[in-house]
Amino acid sequence: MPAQVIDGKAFAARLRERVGQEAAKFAEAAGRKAGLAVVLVGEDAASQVYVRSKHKATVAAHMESFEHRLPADTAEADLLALVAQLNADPAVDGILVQLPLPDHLDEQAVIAAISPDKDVDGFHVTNAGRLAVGQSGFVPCTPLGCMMLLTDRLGDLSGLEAVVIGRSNIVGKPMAQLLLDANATVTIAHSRTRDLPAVVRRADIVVAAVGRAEMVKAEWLKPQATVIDVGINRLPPEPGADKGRLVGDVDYTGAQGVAAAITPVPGGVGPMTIAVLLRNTLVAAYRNAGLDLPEGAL
Ligand SMILES: Nc1nc(=O)c2c([nH]1)NC[C@@H]1CN(c3ccc(C(=O)N[C@@H](CCC(=O)O)C(=O)O)cc3)C=[N+]21
Repeated sequence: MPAQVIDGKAFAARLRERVGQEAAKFAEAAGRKAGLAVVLVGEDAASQVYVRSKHKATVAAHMESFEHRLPADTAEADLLALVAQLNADPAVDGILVQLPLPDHLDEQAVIAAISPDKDVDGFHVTNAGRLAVGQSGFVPCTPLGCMMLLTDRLGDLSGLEAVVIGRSNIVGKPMAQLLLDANATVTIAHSRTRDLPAVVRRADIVVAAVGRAEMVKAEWLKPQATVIDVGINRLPPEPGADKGRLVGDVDYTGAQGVAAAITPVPGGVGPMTIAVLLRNTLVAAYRNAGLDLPEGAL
């Protein structure tokens, strides 16, 4: 039996639908829409595509979208001044500064300037710290989306062996913390891990977030593992084509013969990231307005 396909795109569409319904109720109760500000510095083509899809999804979910596009040579002081203005703006519940930033800008300094209560990306040290010690705060969208897919598929994760490949602050580390909070036994593997295939072979759950096209091979997987592929890599174009295919960090075709279930790329984790961003923004809006989000609504 080939692995089941974990349809992140469909799951994300249902989540966006629920968020949209709750956002409409929020607008009624608060007398204003929930607002998300997205800041894009420079002209990076991929970033432009993401920012456009965030904008469309935000508006479709009955929220206000504030887009700020700044030139690639923006001075750090000017970017920090914009962040301060958004922090102070009562119409703005969530702030997202699209990463990566141009090299002359200090990403850590910019993230540190965002109010933790508006940090819907969950990148601020305050939110990272809250996650680390088990306090409520904003959790990064991609790992939270992965957790939603995992618990939907597997239910209770207690005692399962989980291997996270990749140790970034944005995906690997928070993913490991969420799995730990769910009582999985968690290993974080990375570029210096010895015998990665043997480590991966223990895993009931594999989360691949390394950013290397099709690096995780079918032979590494334990039969009936659940595989979450966070990678989005573009292969070089075939002769005659202008764009290469998008692939994940896992050899998808091979893994389908071994795994119980796997997320595709595209259509897996990527759409979840945007849906969770809207969810986090709505949670921020309820908090910032001093209202209670109905229990179990999202
Ligand atoms: N501050 C910040 N927060 C982010 O969350 C953030 C960021 N910066 N910088 C860039 C990355 C990337 N990212 C994606 C979101 C959605 C898809 C997505 O929906 N992908 C679709 C389509 C892929 C395609 O066709 O290009 C899919 O996987 O099916 C992918 C990638 C958010 N990021």
